[in-house]
Order: sequence, then C-alpha cells, then structure tokens
Amino acid sequence: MSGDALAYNVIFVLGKPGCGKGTQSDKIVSEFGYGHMSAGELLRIEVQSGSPHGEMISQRMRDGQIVPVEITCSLLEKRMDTLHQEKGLVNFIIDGFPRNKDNLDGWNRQMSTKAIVRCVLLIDASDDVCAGRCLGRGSGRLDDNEATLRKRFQSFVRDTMPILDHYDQAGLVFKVNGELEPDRVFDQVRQVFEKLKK
Ligand SMILES: Nc1ncnc2c1ncn2[C@@H]1O[C@H](COP(=O)(O)OP(=O)(O)OP(=O)(O)O)[C@@H](O)[C@H]1O
Ligand SMILES: O=c1ccn([C@@H]2O[C@H](COP(=O)(O)O)[C@@H](O)[C@H]2O)c(=O)[nH]1
Repeated sequence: MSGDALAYNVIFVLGKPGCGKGTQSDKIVSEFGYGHMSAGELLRIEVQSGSPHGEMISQRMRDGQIVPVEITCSLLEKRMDTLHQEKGLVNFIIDGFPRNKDNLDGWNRQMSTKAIVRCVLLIDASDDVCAGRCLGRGSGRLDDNEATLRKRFQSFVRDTMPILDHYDQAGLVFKVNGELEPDRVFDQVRQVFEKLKK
C-alpha cells in the first residue's frame, strides 16, 4: 500500500482458545471475501521458518504466553500488504489479536494511519466446551494440552478481556454464541457483517 490514507478495514475476531475463531473466519472468507489472518498461525509459521526469534516465540507459545507485539504486528502488516498487493484486498479479519495491552498499544502505534478497526467479533463459549474442542481437534499443537490450555484460558480473562472492554466502550464489540453448531454460529456472524455493510 502506498500513501498514508486509512485504507484497510479490519475486523478482530476474539474468543477463548477453541471457541471457533478459525472455523468462523473461513466462513467469512467464503461468504464475504475478506482476507483472513490468524496471528497464532503466523507466529507458528515464523517459528518454522527458522526466524532468529523462533525459539523465544515457540517457548512463549508452549507456555501460553503472549509474544511481543513488534513481532506479531509486523507479521500481520506484512501479510495484509501482501494480500493487498496480490489480490487487491482492503478488508481483513484478524483472528486471535490483539491479546493484551501491549498488543493494543503496538497496533495503535504501528497501524493507526493504515487500518481502521470496524468491529470486534467475540465468539463466546465456556471453558469446558473450548477445552474439549482443543483437546479433540488432533492439531498436534504443543499448546493443545491441559496444562497449557489452563494458562491460555487464564490469559484470555486476565489479558484479553480488558481489550474487549476497551473496544466495547467504543461500541465496537459484537458477541455471538459459539456453542451452537458452526452454521448456526455463522447465522449470527452473518448478521454482524450485514450490519457493517450498511
Ligand atoms: N461451533 C462449533 N461446534 C463444534 N465444534 C466446533 C465449532 N467451531 C469449531 N469447532 C471445532 O473446534 C475446534 C477448534 O476450532 P477452531 O480451530 O476454529 O478454534 P479457534 O478459536 O480458532 O482455536 P485457537 O484459538 O486455539 O486457534 C476445531 O476442531 C473445530 O472444527
Ligand atoms: O497475537 C497473538 C496471537 C497468538 N499468540 C500466541 O500464540 C498462541 C496460540 O494462539 P491461537 O490464537 O490459539 O492460535 C497463544 O497462546 C500465544 O502464545 C500471541 O502471542 N499473540
């Protein structure tokens, strides 16, 4: 992207591990043509790439801790720029970010002249439902185990809930029931996206 106009529209998708962020993001891509990036997935790719930060990122993820925003935000920005250059996309959903105040502050520093947050989609589900899904999904992920999941749920409450409160005060949070079957969750998501078009 050239110039410094507010050109990207961003929707953050947040919720506990396993609430269905990736599942609903895929459906949003199919129906609404948004570009999708998962912050966690970009970090996993960064680890695999042999990045100098790889060991630190991997350690934090294994421990359910959040990676410094300079790394995550740069990966997100690079991916948005690539999707913009290659496909002309300007509408993006970012799943699993911002996770804490460091993430929010870093995003505002780095992206406020380049992207505008249109809404935050919160997929709501209980710890038990989410844990069952993570343990049952056979991802092979080092953080899909009971001990790390406990820390990831704690981090959601301690670190991410304040970010949701922040956006809620700006009237930007839309909550959907993530415990229904995926297509019924998407019925609610669709209503949010239809509203945004108006
Ligand atoms: N509404 C749903 N009902 C039942 N199973 C679901 C639902 N949504 C997602 N799943 C399943 O639950 C698992 C976790 O879903 P998904 O990967 O989309 O969650 P996530 O929020 O992106 O997780 P993470 O943040 O850990 O990456 C997957 O196996 C997925 O198929
Ligand atoms: O913005 C982010 C997103 C993720 N992480 C780390 O990755 C894992 C897994 O995230 P998922 O969204 O479940 O794929 C998360 O527990 C964090 O350790 C991050 O640091 N910052």
